[in-house]
Amino acid sequence: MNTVIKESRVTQSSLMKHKSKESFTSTAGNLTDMQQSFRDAMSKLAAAVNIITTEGPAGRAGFTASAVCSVTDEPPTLLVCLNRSASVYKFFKENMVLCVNTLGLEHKDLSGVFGGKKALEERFEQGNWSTLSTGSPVLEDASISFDCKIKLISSVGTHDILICEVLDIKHKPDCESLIYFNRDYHQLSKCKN
Ligand SMILES: NC(=O)c1ccc[n+]([C@@H]2O[C@H](COP(=O)([O-])OP(=O)(O)OC[C@H]3O[C@@H](n4cnc5c(N)ncnc54)[C@H](O)[C@@H]3O)[C@@H](O)[C@H]2O)c1
Ligand SMILES: Cc1cc2c(cc1C)N(C[C@H](O)[C@H](O)[C@H](O)COP(=O)(O)O)c1[nH]c(=O)[nH]c(=O)c1N2
Repeated sequence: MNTVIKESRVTQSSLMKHKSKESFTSTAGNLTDMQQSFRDAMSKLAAAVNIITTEGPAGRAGFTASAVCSVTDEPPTLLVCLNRSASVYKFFKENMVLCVNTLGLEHKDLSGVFGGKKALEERFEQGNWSTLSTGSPVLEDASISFDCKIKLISSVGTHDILICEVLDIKHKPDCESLIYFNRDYHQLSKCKN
């Protein structure tokens, strides 16, 4: 099936139809009140923590993401939101494949490594990695790994929304998850000890 890439840019002007221009114009480097309020609110939206990886003509890269969710199961599709200013952006845009590695309790430090604490070229020195069908790095002991082809990219403000068809899935038979909530990591486990 041909890959359909439609770039749809939602510009600042269309975002501002409900608000005056000032509320979206950050002063040099500082957040507007609305942006800070948004971040404070979003910090209370608990989310799974994932390491998103890619490998291909542009090379190998990976970053930590919590803005990941299911879209549809016809066909199985998920989305990842990626800040275009991230050093990893060009790798995903060129490779057009990725793997979503959902982290378990033991991956808190790895999340920091891929969250920017380590330079791009040092990140894969930690963790054990394999591949499924796209060649994107699969974290061996991840709770779940979704191997995907990026089918559509939509740009909104500072981020691109990567709409990804899931081609392969690897499950780890456990029941624990690393959660990011209130600007910190938490553990979720329903395993009976
Ligand atoms: N979607 C994202 O891009 C995203 C999500 C989570 C964390 N982060 C990054 O991790 C850093 C630490 O986050 P934190 O939760 O400890 O505190 P924070 O106050 O920087 O962010 C609080 C929450 O706001 C949202 N957020 C923050 N920056 C964003 C952005 N540029 N675009 C969209 N949503 C954003 C996220 O949901 C985040 O959890 C953030 O500064 C950001 O760089 C980015
Ligand atoms: C818990 C958590 C959650 C997220 C992030 C961080 C952390 C710690 N980061 C930020 C992202 O991982 C980081 O900015 C990238 O690694 C880019 O940094 P470099 O530009 O490569 O240094 C992030 N970035 C992004 O574009 N989308 C996202 O959903 C998230 N989510």
